[in-house]
Amino acid sequence: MSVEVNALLRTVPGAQAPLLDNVSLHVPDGMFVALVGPSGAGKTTLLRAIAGLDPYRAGTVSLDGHVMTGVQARAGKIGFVFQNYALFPHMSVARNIAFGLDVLPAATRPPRAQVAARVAELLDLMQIPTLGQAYPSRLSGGQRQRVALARALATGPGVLLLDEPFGALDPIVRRSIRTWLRDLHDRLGLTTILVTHDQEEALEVADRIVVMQNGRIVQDASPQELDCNPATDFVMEFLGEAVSFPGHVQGGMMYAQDEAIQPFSVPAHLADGPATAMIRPYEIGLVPQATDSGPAPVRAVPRGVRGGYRHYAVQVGARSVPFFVAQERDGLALEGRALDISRARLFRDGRACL
Ligand SMILES: Nc1ncnc2c1ncn2[C@@H]1O[C@H](COP(=O)(O)OP(=O)(O)OP(=O)(O)O)[C@@H](O)[C@H]1O
Repeated sequence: MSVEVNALLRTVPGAQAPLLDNVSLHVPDGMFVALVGPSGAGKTTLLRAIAGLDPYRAGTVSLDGHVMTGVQARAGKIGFVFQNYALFPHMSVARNIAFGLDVLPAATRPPRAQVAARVAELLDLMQIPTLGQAYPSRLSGGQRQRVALARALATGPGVLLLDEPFGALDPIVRRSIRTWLRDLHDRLGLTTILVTHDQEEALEVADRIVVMQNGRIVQDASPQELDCNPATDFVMEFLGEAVSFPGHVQGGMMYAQDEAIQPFSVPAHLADGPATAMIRPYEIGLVPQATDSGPAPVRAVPRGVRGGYRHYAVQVGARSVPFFVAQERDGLALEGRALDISRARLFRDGRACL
């Protein structure tokens, strides 16, 4: 089921700026989208608007091309899992899952046997087949999350909206449950929108990442495109550790302010003027030591090993620049004439120089 958000505007009395400011988003059928952005960017507000839980002043939300008018119109089509997934503590897992079906109007409610069969099917799908009679207090965080998902899926929705559903889980469970979720999404042919604070999670599970800031969408792109071509310096920094080098472009070359940075060529059409080069620590290199005398050599000081990378720090002027090298690239020279930052992205007034 496709989701189309068109020019959504949500305002609340007393707020200086709209909570959603002309937000448009198209999620084709079967796509997995991650919604990311700093706290207060409007991610939950957007998700709730799509679900029809909050009013909006202007704009539309359509499912499969049909404009949705209220929460009733969306009933059964959208499954929603909130951050603080509250299972009903006095109900068994099976009854929690059946809840979405039990509350349907009598005319559309399936017969009891059919509900029981659906619950058994969902328990299997969630890989918790024996937990139907258990009570929520007995379950681990990961198991509770699966029950919450099963409950959201009970009516067979085409769209799944997930608001930070793994927030409370420890990192190992979180990692395994997100791969499982992606698999579930594919198998059920769902259209999923996931709000997450974990950039790594977003990059790993989503087909597309939507970055929000101040109630607006600042970039909507594939993980690869976002990584290669962040639209703004904010997106670059938001998606992972980045180091900035202010400087200027002149005659198709970028010159950083610091002389320990090797000047590098930029697309010829880039106009001369100030610019900032931003680069990830694992993209920084060292220019081999030349025999002639030049600026004092730079030296990488080891800072340990993390996540398959050897971490170093290089003193550049008054600051220490982080510098990572993949562990398999052992034997790398740790002293050089300058830092090679030619893989940096360039920004001018905060926007990418294309
Ligand atoms: N009903 C409301 N009335 C007034 N302000 C609201 C209301 N709901 C949300 N806000 C404000 O709107 C902004 C966006 O909130 P929202 O919860 O959507 O952000 P978010 O991106 O999901 O943040 P987080 O990552 O912290 O969950 C915040 O500044 C919040 O305080």
